[in-house]
Amino acid sequence: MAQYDLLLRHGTLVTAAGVSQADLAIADERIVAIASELAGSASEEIDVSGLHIFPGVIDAHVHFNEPGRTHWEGFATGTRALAAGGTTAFFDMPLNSTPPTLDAASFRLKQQAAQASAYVDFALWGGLVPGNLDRLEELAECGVIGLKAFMSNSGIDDFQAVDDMTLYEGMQRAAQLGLIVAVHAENNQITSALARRAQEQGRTGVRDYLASRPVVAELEAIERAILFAQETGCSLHIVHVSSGRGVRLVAAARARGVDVSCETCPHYLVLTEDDVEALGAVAKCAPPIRSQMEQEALWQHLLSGNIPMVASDHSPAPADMKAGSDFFQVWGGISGCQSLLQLLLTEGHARHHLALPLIASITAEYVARRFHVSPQKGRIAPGCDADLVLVNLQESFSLQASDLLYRHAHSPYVGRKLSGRVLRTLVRGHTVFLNGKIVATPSGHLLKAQGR
Ligand SMILES: NC(=O)N[C@H]1NC(=O)NC1=O
Ligand SMILES: [Zn+2]
Ligand SMILES: [Zn+2]
Repeated sequence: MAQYDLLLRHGTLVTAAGVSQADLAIADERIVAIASELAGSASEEIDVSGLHIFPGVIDAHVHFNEPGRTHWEGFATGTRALAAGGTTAFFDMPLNSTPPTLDAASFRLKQQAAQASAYVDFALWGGLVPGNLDRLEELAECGVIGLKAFMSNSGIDDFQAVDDMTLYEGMQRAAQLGLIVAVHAENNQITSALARRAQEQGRTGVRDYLASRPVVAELEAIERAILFAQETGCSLHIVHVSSGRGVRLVAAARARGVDVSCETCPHYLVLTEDDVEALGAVAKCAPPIRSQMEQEALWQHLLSGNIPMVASDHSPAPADMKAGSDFFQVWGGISGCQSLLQLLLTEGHARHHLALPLIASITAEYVARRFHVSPQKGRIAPGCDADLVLVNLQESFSLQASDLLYRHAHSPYVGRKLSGRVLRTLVRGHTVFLNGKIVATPSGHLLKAQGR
């Protein structure tokens, strides 16, 4: 008779392929059996009738800022929030930590920090900046998930934007090394000049900031990055696309054979310019939140599959950096990593008829595949890591600042009614979050990109 560690009985399993009722058994950190009535016994057996079991979310885009800016976030606080939101793995961006992840030595420092404190599994992005072309090979050897470049000012002095030559040559090298390049795509000349002009004229309000980063700046940068990727044969990922036309450029390039993908973020799907005006600094980001029309275009692209994944771009800062009357001076970055799945369930599933299997793909399965994480990640199937999130879709609640487990408990979603309560989050079979509390010790594993 089979002996399991954990048996989840009568759950509703959500995979990219569909929704089904089944028992699910876990042993040695893996899913080992899925069937309608599993025989056997387990150390722990739970009846999860009425609950949905999703693959644990893989958030491909967060800034946890450790080492060096742990007072902004840190792996312990950041990953507690992830677990509470149903996220079981994340990819940490190379900037906002000090040092930024630009070579093997800084990779090791960050790896050690994450291994000591992360409650969920992680991968690390390396940076592509002017001057580190000769470090890309060692970053590849370390196992970075990809290389991240900024095409506009990053807001962080020790992480410079790429010039065209660095991006072009970086992509050539990345192609040789089998690494994907991700870009923050905004035209630096347009955004910098418009920002400078507005500030010189003392126009420093919310609308002035939004107007300083027009959609055309995003479109131009996306096109340029796609052209370089096409010429170099490099795999390309456009992070946080904020406009429908930006997604269309990516979809068109993919259709003609360019290896390019994109993500959007919950804030572009849920907030509009009017919300930024009402909420203020807590909703400041770059590219900025757009119009209602743009938001609807993003939903249509998400529903049609043109946007294959969603990531949080959690970019936190202490409260005093999110205050002040000059909107250009306020930190640009939204804290939202805890709410990713619940926003997709609320605004996506309930309001836009986003199918649950598509949510499983957008948040987990596609992400693991696109970034060549282990085939054991991102899926609910025998042999896969037991990275799971149990959700009660019937339950809704109003998000309170006191619910937030990351370091600085601000969010543009406080007060918003969210449906789908995360009851339990398992990382490789270990329950990390249960009924509102973190119940484990940090034991996150490093994930590496596995050959392209
Ligand atoms: N440095 C940093 O985190 N920047 C991020 N914040 C934001 O709003 N957009 C970004 O790229
Ligand atoms: Zn960015
Ligand atoms: Zn970011």
